[in-house]
Amino acid sequence: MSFIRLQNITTPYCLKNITLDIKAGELVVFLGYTGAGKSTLLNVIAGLAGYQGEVYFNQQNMNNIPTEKRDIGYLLQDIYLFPHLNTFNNISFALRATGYPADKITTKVESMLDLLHIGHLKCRYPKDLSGGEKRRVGLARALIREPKILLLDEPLASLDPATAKSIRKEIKTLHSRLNLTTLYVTHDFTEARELADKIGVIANGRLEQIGSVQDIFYQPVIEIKEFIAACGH
Ligand SMILES: Nc1ncnc2c1ncn2[C@@H]1O[C@H](COP(=O)(O)OP(=O)(O)OP(=O)(O)O)[C@@H](O)[C@H]1O
Repeated sequence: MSFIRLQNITTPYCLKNITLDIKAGELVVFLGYTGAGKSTLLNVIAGLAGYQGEVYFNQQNMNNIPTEKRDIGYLLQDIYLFPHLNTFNNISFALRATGYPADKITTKVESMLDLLHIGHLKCRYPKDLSGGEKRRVGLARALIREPKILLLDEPLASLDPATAKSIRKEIKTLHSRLNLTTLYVTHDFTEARELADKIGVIANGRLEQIGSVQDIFYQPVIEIKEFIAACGH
C-alpha cells in the first residue's frame, strides 16, 4: 500500500502531471539535471509550493495541511541553520516552538546529539562548523520531532567525497533505524546507487522513469545516460 501518493501534480512553472506511489520505509532518490524540477517536487510534498493535483500521506489528503503539520523533516541544500543559535538551540528550536515539555527538551536533544555523533558540537555556532558538521546538525534538526517522512535536497552538495560518503552511510542507517520514508534529491548517480531502494528520474518537470537501481542502470532513459557514464560504474 502506498504511504505517499502524488496524483497528477502540476505546478505553474515546472512539474507536469506527476503521479507517484511510495511505500512506507522506502528510500527513493530523485535524479535529474539542474532545473528538472526535483526541488519543486520535494517542496510540493512539504507543502511549500503551490500545486494542482493531490498529495496523500497514508491515504489522508494533505492539500490543506500546512507544512508544520505534515509530519516531515526537511533538510535543504543550503542549510539554513539559525546563525545566532548554537547547535543545541538550533536543534531544540522546533521543540520549543511546538510546546514540547520544557523539562524533557534537554534529554531529547542530547539523545539526538548522540545519534548523530555531534555531542562535542553542542555549544558551537554555525560559523564555527565545517560543511559536514553543518549537515549533521541540519539532519539532527530535521529529525528532532520524529517525523515519519524525511526530505533531503542535495544534502551532500559541495562536501569532499570522503565526508559525503560517511554522511551518506549515516543517512542510510538513520533511515532504517528510525523507520523513515525518505525522499532524496541528487544529480549524482553514484549517490543514488548507494542509497536508493528506488530511483525516480525527473526531466523537464516529468517523472520519466522510476524503478530499482538495476532497472535504471541497465535501461536508463536518454536523459540520464550521461550521469551513468560519469559515475564510472
Ligand atoms: N516561482 C517560480 N517562478 C519561476 N520559475 C520557477 C519558480 N519555481 C521554480 N521555477 C523553475 O522551475 C524549474 C525547476 O526548479 P527546481 O529547483 O525544482 O529544479 P531542480 O531539479 O531542483 O534543480 P537543481 O538541481 O538546480 O536544484 C527551474 O527552471 C526554476 O527556475
